[in-house]
Amino acid sequence: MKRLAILTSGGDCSGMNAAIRAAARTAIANDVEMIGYRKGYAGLLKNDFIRLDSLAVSGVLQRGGTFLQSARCPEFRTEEGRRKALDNLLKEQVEGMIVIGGDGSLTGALALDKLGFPVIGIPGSIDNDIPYTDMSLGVDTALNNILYAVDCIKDTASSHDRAFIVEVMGRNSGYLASTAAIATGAEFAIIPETELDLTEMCHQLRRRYEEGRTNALIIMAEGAGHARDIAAGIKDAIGFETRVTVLGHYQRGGAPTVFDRLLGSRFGMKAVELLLSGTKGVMVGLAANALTTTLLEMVVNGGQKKLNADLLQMADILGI
Ligand SMILES: Nc1ncnc2c1ncn2[C@@H]1O[C@H](COP(=O)(O)OP(=O)(O)OP(=O)(O)O)[C@@H](O)[C@H]1O
Ligand SMILES: O=P(O)(O)OC[C@H]1O[C@](O)(CO)[C@@H](O)[C@@H]1O
Ligand SMILES: [Mg+2]
Repeated sequence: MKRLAILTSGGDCSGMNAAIRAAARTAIANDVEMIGYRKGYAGLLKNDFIRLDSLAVSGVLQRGGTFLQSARCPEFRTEEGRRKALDNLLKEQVEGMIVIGGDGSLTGALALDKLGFPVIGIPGSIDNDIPYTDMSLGVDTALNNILYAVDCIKDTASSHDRAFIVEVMGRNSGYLASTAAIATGAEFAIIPETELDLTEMCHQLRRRYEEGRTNALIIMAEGAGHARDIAAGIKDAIGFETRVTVLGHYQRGGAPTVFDRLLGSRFGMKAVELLLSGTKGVMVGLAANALTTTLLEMVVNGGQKKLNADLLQMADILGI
């Protein structure tokens, strides 16, 4: 192989730069040129790319987001759009492509694979909703962001005898909310995977209030509804004065943690090694700290990633 390409697609996340850098440098070490398409599939459709020599990827490891930029590209969802993408790849004599992104981006990668073009997927999404990998890029950094914010909020909660409902991202997944609840010592996690018994939650919070506890924390996944609606529903029942904080896009950015730098570097290197060895149509993943490969077909059609039942039980027990 002489020329490979890489792009980042969907919501940006920390660790994408580490993966691009590792992929570029692994290619260079094998005398292969790497190009990077700007703004995901949108750049591929416009043939907008840069050459990723060693200098082009220096100084990016410690930066959040993606220096290649990212986008959501409706045109790539069409057959015509994907044909155009394939034409551009062939015209530029690209022989293999690495797609870093979430479940949607990997669905796009599978569609490209089905057109006969060699593709490797790298899971990158703070939502951690991609099956066949314990962790996706950006999850660990996002969790650390959430922890910092919630620890700050806890100070105000305890200074003012308040309950706080903190809404976190995750789309349809409660991973960020349930994991952050354990790590911040929150009383409750409200997640889409489990039905909320509002009366029971209010009862328990009231009991805490009457026992003399001075504050309470509830972490709520965006996929489970709106924190403001829950706050309105509990305000007269629990005793505590209640406030809402929606963390929003603050969660997605920032310097990647050690975990995300390492994971991005491992994923990026492995993706190039796979392409050079003739493997295609797979996603790299992490299981029990070892790198894995899974057919994109299985990833895309694998259904919703399940939350670890032990973690959910732990969140329940420790929150009492
Ligand atoms: N079914 C599909 N077929 C082809 N391309 C798709 C498909 N679904 C998504 N894509 C492409 O992937 C892009 C990103 O998808 P999406 O917006 O779902 O984000 P994602 O990759 O899941 O990342 P995140 O959820 O972390 O933001 C879409 O804008 C589109 O270009
Ligand atoms: O950045 P946008 O397009 O507003 O998308 C926000 C969504 O993207 C994510 O940050 C990543 O999928 C979700 O958690 C969130 O719902
Ligand atoms: Mg997604």
